[in-house]
Amino acid sequence: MTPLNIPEWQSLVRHYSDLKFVSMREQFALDSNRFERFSIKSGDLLLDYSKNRITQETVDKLIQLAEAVEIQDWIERMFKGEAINHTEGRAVLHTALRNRSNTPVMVDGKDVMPMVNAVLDKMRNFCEQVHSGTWLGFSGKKITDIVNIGIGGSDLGPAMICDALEPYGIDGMGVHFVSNVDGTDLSTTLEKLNPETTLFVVASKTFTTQETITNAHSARNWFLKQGKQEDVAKHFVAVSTNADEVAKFGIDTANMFEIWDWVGGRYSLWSAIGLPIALYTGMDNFERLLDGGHQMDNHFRQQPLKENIPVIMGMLGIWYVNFFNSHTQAIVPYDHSLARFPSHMQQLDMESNGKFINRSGARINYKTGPVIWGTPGTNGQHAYFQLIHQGTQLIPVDFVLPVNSHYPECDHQSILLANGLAQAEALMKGKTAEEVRAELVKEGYEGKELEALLPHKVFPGNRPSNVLLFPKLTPEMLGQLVALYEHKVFVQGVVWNINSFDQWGVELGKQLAKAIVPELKDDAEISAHDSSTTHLIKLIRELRQ
Ligand SMILES: O=P(O)(O)OC[C@H]1O[C@H](O)[C@H](O)[C@@H](O)[C@@H]1O
Repeated sequence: MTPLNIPEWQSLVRHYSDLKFVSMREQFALDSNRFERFSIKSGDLLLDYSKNRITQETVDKLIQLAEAVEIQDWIERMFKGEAINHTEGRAVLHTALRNRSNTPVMVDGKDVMPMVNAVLDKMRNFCEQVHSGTWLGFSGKKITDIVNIGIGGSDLGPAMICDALEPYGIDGMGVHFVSNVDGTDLSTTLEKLNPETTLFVVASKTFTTQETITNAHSARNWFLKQGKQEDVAKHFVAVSTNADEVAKFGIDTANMFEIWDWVGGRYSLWSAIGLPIALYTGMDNFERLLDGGHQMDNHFRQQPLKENIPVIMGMLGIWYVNFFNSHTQAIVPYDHSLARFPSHMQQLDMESNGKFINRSGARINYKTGPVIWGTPGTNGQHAYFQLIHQGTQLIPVDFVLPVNSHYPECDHQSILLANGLAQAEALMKGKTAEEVRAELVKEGYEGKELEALLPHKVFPGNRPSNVLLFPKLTPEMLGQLVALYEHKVFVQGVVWNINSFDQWGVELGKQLAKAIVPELKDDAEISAHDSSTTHLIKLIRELRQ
């Protein structure tokens, strides 16, 4: 099935031709209710999507397309534990991890909720022991630092959440994330730490990931310079599906927190992969995060499509990627503590929807997932916003705006918020040649000088953005936000008819790296590579000290 043949898609193609030159500025002037018409609230979270290249007809047609691809059916199939990740034969149940209503969720005839709850209890118990000092390091000292060793989904999500929830951090507890196999990452982290008071969480769904296992071995060697072999159990715990590999590494499986194959790596922060979050901020805050995720799940499952935030955001993304031919999507949080939010979203979106094969295995002849990127505002404004305002590409932007800061004592928040709002306004409105001319005349320009400068100061405007506004970045709100983007990505995957839950595209590089590692040693035989790779291997051998 290609979506291009769906009548609702074709109707959007025609609608796009009618609409592509319509200006948002005019639309705002014509319709004083545009904000009310194109905004949705879910609890404390507001999506303002009025600054998009849409009319009511566009939204109606996008929703008709969502209906035509049976989005509501797909939503139910996911929540009910059907094996919709068909290339791996797995259910997709990150929603069960935050199913705070505790209703049964069946996988292969078995309710997974008792397992989910048992691991949550184990996490709570462990956190309480660490926080109260019942769990001590080998020399009898309290644990002061958690080092999470993991990569991809076993790193980005928990690292982003710990940064974002820094105001909720428990006094005297530090958290660190080591992901890169570049020894710099581990070494620069460990040089600040004391093995007597450091607890390592080795987080790997498969427990076979080269980078994580390499870092975990080196961390253990570092630990054993002071601790003894029998002390390892007090300083290393694991999060994994793979008890055999955990035991092989030397971690007592009693200190393993289980996850399951129906939790995708990039969707796993809600599982025991979130253990560093719970250790850093306390289990109550971790559960508040789950509550927020669950609220968004209920919204996604229950709200009509037109009032459904993930559906609307997902369909707007389709509108820009497939009709306006935009290649990227910026996510710009106006909250410094969300600095890693775009990176997590990058993995979530690009690993999910970066696919060129549809669910039936056929090659796709339309565009799928865009490049996701961004950094916190206001920094981005002084770097790449030039291109968003005046470049030749259409780049939709999501502005993520918490109204109140956790650091109100420094009165910066009004400036921060004003900048976020101003960027969205400027992108929408632009500045016409007439407006620029009037400004230049006022500034005393005239004649040739004025004419030469004028075109450079024009802003075309009509550039789309969403605003996500909420009172404060609490654990619940963060849970809502992350779940919102997860569901947005899912909606788009359904429309594109792809499996958003596998990631075969990461395998080839891993395979080839395994072959190259031994070849970097002097005198080792170099297998058949292309001449570029062979020469680079030889050169590395020569240059290596
Ligand atoms: O948790 P792990 O099994 O170590 O996997 C870590 C990461 O590596 C893989 O390459 C996948 O692309 C990611 O989705 C995953 O999160």
